[in-house]
Amino acid sequence: MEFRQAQAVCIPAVHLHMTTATMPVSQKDFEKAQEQLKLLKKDPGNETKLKLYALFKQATEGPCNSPKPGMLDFVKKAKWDAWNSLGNLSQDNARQKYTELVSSLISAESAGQTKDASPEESRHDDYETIIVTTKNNITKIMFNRPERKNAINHQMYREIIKALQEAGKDDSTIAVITGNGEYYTSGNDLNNFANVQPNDMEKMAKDGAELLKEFVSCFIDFPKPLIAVVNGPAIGISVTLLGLCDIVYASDRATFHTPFSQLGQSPEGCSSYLFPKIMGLAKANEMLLFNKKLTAAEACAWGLVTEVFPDGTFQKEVWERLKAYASLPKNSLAVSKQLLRSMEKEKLHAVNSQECEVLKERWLSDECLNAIVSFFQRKSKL
Ligand SMILES: CCCCCC/C=C/C(=O)SCCNC(=O)CCNC(=O)[C@H](O)C(C)(C)COP(=O)(O)OP(=O)(O)OC[C@H]1O[C@@H](n2cnc3c(N)ncnc32)[C@H](O)[C@@H]1OP(=O)(O)O
Repeated sequence: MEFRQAQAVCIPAVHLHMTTATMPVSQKDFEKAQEQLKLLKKDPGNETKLKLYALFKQATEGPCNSPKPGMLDFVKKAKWDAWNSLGNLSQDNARQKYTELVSSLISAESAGQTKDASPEESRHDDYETIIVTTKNNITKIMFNRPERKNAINHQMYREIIKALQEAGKDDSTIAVITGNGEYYTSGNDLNNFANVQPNDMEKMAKDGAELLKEFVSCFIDFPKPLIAVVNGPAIGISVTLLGLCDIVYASDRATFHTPFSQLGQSPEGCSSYLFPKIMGLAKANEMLLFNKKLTAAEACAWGLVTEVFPDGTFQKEVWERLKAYASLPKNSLAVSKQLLRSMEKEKLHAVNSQECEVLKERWLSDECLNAIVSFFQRKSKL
C-alpha cells in the first residue's frame, strides 16, 4: 500500500453520533488527526499504514464484515487482515487509537526520531542468544553462541521466532540470517535432550515438536526476501531451512551436513519435500538418508546454494550486494516473493506438520537416545 493510499483511506469523513461518556476522543479530534496525517513528510511504513487503515475502518464502519479477498490479492488481503484483526474493538476505542497513533507519528517526526531518519545500525533489545540489527533496510538476525558453535537451544528457537515475526512487519526490505564466529550453526543443541527424566520424555518430545513446528512455520510464512549468509559450517536444521530461504550465499569455508540417520532422527525444515525438488531425489537421498556432507561448491552445484565467495572477501562482497538489493522497491519484492512461494505454502505447512510428527516419535526411540548419549560421551563427533 502506497503512503498516498493510506492517507486517502483516511479522507472520507463519516460523521458518527456519540455520547461524551463513551467518547474519550471527539469526532473533531478524529477528523483533525486525519488532516494531520496528510502533513506527515515521511512514509511511516507499511505496518503503520495498515494499522491506520484498520483503525480508520473500524472507527467509521465498525468490525470488518466484508468477504475475505483472494489469496493472490495481496494488498486487499493485507488490508482486510489488518481490519479483521481488530475484532470487536469498539468504534470509540478505534477512534482513540487512531488519533493517538497519528499524534505519535507527528511527534516522532518533529523530534526527528522516525526509524528511517538514521542511517546508523540499530540494535534490537531483548535478545540473548541472537543479535538482531537493522541498517540500510536490512534486518540481520545473527546466531550468537559462538563458543557452542552457535548450537540452537530452546531459547534461541524462541528468540528467532520473535525476531522473524518482528522483521516480517518492520520497515526493512529484506532479512538476513547468519552466524557469529567460525560456524554458521551446528544445528539443534543436543542439550535440548539432556537431563530429561524418563517420565518426562513424552512431554519433552511433544513440546519439542510443537516448538519446531512453530519455528519452521515462521520461515514458511516469512513475507519478504529472506537471505542466508552462510559464514561457516552448517549442520542439521540450519541446512534444511536453506530450502525455505530465497537466496543462499556461502563462504567457501562453509560445509553442509544433515546427519539425521546418524543421530537416529529424521529430516525437518520441509527438506523431505524441498530437497528432492531442489537437487533431485538421488542427491537428496545422499544428504538426508546417508549423511553426505557437502562442500560449498557441491552445495552450489546441487542448487542448495546460490553463490559461493572466497572466505577472505565473503563479508565485503556479500554485504555490498545485499545493500544494493535492499534499495529495490520493497513492496514489489514482497509481492514477488509471495507469488513465487504462495502456491506451495499450504503444502509446506502440511509437510512441516508431518515431519514434526515423525520426529516426535524418533526422539523417543532407542536409536536417537543412544546417539545423544554417545555425543555426550564424546564417542561420536560428526
Ligand atoms: C526443539 C527441538 C528441535 C529439533 C530440531 C531437529 C534438529 C536437528 C538437527 O539440527 S541435527 C544436528 C545436531 N547437531 C549435531 O549433532 C552437532 C553436534 N556437534 C558436533 O558434532 C561438534 O560439536 C562439531 C562438529 C559441531 C564441532 O566440533 P569441534 O570443532 O571439535 O568443537 P566442539 O565439539 O569442542 O564444540 C565446542 C563446544 O560446543 C558444543 N557443541 C557444539 N555443537 C553442539 C550441539 N549441536 N549441541 C550441543 N553442544 C554442541 C560442544 O559440545 C563443545 O562443548 P564443550 O566445550 O565440550 O562443553
